[in-house]
Amino acid sequence: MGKKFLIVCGGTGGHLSPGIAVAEELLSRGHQCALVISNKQVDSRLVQRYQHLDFVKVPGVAFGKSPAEIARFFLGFFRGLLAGSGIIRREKPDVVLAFGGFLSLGIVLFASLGGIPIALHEANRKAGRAVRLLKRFATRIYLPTGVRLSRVSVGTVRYYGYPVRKEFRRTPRRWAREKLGLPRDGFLLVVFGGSQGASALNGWVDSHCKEVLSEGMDIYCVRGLGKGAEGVLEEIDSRGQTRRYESVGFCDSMHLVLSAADLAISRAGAGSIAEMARCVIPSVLIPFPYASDNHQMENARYFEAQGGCIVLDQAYLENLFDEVVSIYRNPDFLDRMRENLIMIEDANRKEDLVADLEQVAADGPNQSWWRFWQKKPAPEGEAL
Ligand SMILES: CC(=O)N[C@H]1[C@@H](OP(=O)(O)OP(=O)(O)OC[C@H]2O[C@@H](n3ccc(=O)[nH]c3=O)[C@H](O)[C@@H]2O)O[C@H](CO)[C@@H](O)[C@@H]1O
Repeated sequence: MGKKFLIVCGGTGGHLSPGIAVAEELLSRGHQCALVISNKQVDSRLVQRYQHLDFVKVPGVAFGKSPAEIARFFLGFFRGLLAGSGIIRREKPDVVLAFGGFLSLGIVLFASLGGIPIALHEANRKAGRAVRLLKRFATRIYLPTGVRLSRVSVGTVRYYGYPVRKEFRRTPRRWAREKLGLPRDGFLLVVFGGSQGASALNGWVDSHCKEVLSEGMDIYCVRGLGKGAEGVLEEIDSRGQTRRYESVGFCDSMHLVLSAADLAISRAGAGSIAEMARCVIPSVLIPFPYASDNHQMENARYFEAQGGCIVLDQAYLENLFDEVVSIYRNPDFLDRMRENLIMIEDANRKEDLVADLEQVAADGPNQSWWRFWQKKPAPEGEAL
């Protein structure tokens, strides 16, 4: 019989995308899902493509350091707790799966009080605040390969990687380019900065696009919502060929953009990394230097050690052009990176994660909490 899953995945594309990936897989296996997202513009924009899924918006504010931010966070937390209690009562899920972030806190606390099994997913190679806080309530914790979390029993942890949405797959480059209206031939450099865009990368493209075009590469840049002008620029390269630079805001078809690319320049969000591995796209990663606990640098260094990318610290952005040109001129190096990416991709096993979630649902409520919540006495000889 189908089960009901509540997936808490809003706040950023890096949480929402794997939530959508898991929801679609669960639906295809006959289960029901509701996805909790935030009021942020990026959430509303990303879900437009997935009207067949059931999204529920709840308020919430990310944690900050200034007194005003902390006050706003707690206000948002209590509003989120209230909204979360309503959602849990209405949806009556068999399992809550949370992808971390500020939205998870209230809902997970409330659900675990009701004995509902909790599964947490951490995408990054340094666990975020929400997962560290909530780990003690979890029946299951999904971590990236080799990442450890202190004071968590080994039996709770599974390593299934990052669930990638089903439209991301190895697609013929020319087909993807045709769909995007891009030239079918030639070397395409794709630049993007995760779900919110990256001003530093946009700035680099703005100041270097003519040099890159002149080298013989085309450019496709996904700037992020409200992060600069969209449009097309054409230039003649050093061999007399027309080269094209296209710039867009938010993109609903990142699977096509990645499939169309020869090389990507990106931040080091866990989702972007998993999607580049799935589409077999070599990259130069410039980790966001202010990410909490510098987790993007950890993500990027691990990926680089596996041979999937080159890492460049943002402090050395002036070297990026030379780096890109030297990769462009070295097709053997690109081929080696592609071979590595095919092997790396094996770590992302969405189907195994979903099968495990089904098991968590089949095991039923957390007995001690459940009885406590329902005020039922424990069977004789069993302490609560
Ligand atoms: C600044 C910051 O802290 N960012 C974090 C955030 O990243 P962020 O939200 O940027 O997430 P990722 O890079 O992990 O993934 C971005 C997701 O948004 C999608 N997308 C992006 C742009 C676009 O125009 N259209 C679109 O659909 C991508 O296909 C991808 O699925 O969550 C990730 C997962 O916890 C973390 O690893 C990142 O460090």
